Amino acid sequence: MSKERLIIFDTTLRDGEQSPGASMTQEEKIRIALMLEKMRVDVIEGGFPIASPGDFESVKAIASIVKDSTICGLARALEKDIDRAAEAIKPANSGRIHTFIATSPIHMQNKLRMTPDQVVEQAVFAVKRARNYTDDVEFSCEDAGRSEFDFLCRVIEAAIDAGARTINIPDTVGYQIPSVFGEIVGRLIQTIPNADKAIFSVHCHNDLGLAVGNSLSAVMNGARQVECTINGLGERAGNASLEEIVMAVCTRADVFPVETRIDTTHIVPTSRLVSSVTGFPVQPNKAIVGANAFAHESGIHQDGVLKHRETYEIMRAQDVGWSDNKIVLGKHSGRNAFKTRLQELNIELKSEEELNAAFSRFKDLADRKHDIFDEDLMVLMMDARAAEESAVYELVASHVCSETGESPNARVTLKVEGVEHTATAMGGGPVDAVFKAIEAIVGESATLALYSVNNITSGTDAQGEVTVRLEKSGRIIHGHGADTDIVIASAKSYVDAWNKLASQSLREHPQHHQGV
Ligand SMILES: CC(=O)SCCNC(=O)CCNC(=O)[C@H](O)C(C)(C)COP(=O)(O)OP(=O)(O)OC[C@H]1O[C@@H](n2cnc3c(N)ncnc32)[C@H](O)[C@@H]1OP(=O)(O)O
Ligand SMILES: CC(C)C(=O)C(=O)O
Ligand SMILES: [Mg+2]
Repeated sequence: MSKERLIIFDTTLRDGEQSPGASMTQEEKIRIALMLEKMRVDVIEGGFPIASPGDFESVKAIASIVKDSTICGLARALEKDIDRAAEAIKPANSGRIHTFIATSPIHMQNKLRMTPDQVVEQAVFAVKRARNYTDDVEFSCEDAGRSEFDFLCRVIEAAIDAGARTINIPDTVGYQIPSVFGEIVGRLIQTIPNADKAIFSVHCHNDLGLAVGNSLSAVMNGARQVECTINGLGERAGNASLEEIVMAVCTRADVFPVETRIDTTHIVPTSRLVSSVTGFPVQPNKAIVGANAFAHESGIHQDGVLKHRETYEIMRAQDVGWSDNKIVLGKHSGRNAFKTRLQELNIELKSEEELNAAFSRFKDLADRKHDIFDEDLMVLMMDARAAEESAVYELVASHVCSETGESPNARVTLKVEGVEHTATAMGGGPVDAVFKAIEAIVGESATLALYSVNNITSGTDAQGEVTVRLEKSGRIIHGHGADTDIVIASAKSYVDAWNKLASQSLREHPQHHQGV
């Protein structure tokens, strides 16, 4: 059975732009409008042409360039606003004038300072004026969410008689709750005698976080247009978010009697564009477009997703424009995710014991570092294998005291062939002091030909990777160590280098090797 169409009316460029700090230039509005067109949005509200010459020019430019979507301009119920909006949308293939007036007692009395009769008269005048320019006229009862039901019926019936083909019921201040709002919209459609001559639309704000819920409840009760914005941008707490409405209708096709014509694969790129143009970051846990919307860090979820994606995902990341879902390694991750990532990095684990040992080192690192990147894993595995191959010396503890005006003092404990040895030393810097303490335990020194530190990933909690080059008796060896503390990374690299020297000399002169 074919479904009715739900018209997606995007107002990112009008209500979204009303968000403090979200003003856009004409060029930016055009870029966003082109993305919305590509996404197959039905109606793009490009701006409020009377607001400024810039907004007028933006709507006009969008109307000239965008051909597949209807271009709409907003206008108060005033002649000058409507004439200006008509002028701006003139170049459009399909143009709409959206005129509005408030219908709630609080707005009529305190803001408009008009009687209900005057409001009805003004609404009728505005719709008729707009109809002189286009057949596609939308009328909104601003603050319908707090308007009296009987008065709404009266003004809407009059607006439809005057020629409005879309009737919008805005919950301007986000006051409504889904069950009540849906019931109001349904009852308006049932009660108003000429309701069948117009498409009913909703425009919900998010002051109580209910904009999407209210919109969807209205759809279940007969609304066939939803006004929404990318990333939920808009006045105060924003508008209903386009991506959430569209994906709810699409994902729960078993529940909603409607379908949209949106190409959902453009959702994430459009969200990114709006975020970069406005400078409003998208919160990581935002549905559909947040960085974590398709990311899994917990072991149990990762295990489930790796076995069967749908255990923890109700949509496919690719269907909304992500390249894929993400398995993020962190302190909540489990063995399955860890092992899978190592396999993807072509790091083979020889045994279950090796997996367990590597996993426990990974957990230690994850306790100290939020995000574990592939580079972290590679160094972790390299370090572990190098240590396994040639572990004469094992770093047990390193303590450095570094005070302004004082020479740094280090105390290092190494396990040498199973026995712990501790030494202290002063140095020119904390790393120098640690190296001297290690040499005191090893009982030898070597020429330090190179010392370099690189951060493996970015951020102040990144791991530092230290490489040292030691020259001793004509031999050159390198040691590596990584840690979130670079003094400890240095100690590890120095111990690694001494382990390599020890294993070389053991291979060359087994008879001379006497430990420490
Ligand atoms: C719920 C919404 O999102 S509504 C859209 C809100 N968006 C904006 O306001 C952004 C663009 N706005 C603007 O640039 C300016 O407010 C303008 C150009 C529209 C008007 O500017 P000004 O003429 O300086 O008026 P100002 O903004 O101070 O006050 C609004 C006037 O419009 C009247 N008004 C408000 N809504 C309507 C309406 N729908 N129909 C007719 N008059 C209205 C107010 O009663 C007030 O009239 P008054 O000056 O006679 O008291
Ligand atoms: C202009 C109208 C539709 C509006 O933005 C609102 O009421 O929130
Ligand atoms: Mg609004």
